[in-house]
Amino acid sequence: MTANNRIVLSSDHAAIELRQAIAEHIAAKGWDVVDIGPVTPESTHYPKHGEAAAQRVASGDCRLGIILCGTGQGIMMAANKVKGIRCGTCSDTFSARMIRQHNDANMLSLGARVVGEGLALDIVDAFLGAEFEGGRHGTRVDMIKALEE
Ligand SMILES: O=C(CO)[C@H](O)[C@H](O)COP(=O)(O)O
Repeated sequence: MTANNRIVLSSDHAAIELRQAIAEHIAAKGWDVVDIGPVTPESTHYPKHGEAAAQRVASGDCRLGIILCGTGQGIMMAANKVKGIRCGTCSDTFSARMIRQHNDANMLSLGARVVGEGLALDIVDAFLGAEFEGGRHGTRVDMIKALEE
């Protein structure tokens, strides 16, 4: 299995069940899932889980990442502090598709206290099913990358 098919999953305590449902869902579709936990429901701190997943993507070990917390917002903020990461929090399928097509997002964030499992799985499918369109969007993503220098 190559890194191109690898996807890292992580969450805080608020999203363990949804994360596991997503892991099963995408593994069944052929993705090589790297679920870095946590597995127990004790309260934990989303920044470290967002950062850990983001490092897997930034290093090239995994092509994409899906991270979750209660709202999807805090863990997204943490992941976006890692150089090379473009992560968006989505509660709808249109945004999930567009962050791949226009923003070349390499991570998706979800809020387990915001979306139910059915919608979350549809959002994941929209994200994974879309490809970056390049062109004028490439110019703009390059401008985002330049902000990191
Ligand atoms: O959504 C989150 C961060 O954006 C967290 O999951 C949430 O803040 C955790 O709250 P609590 O400790 O009360 O379970």
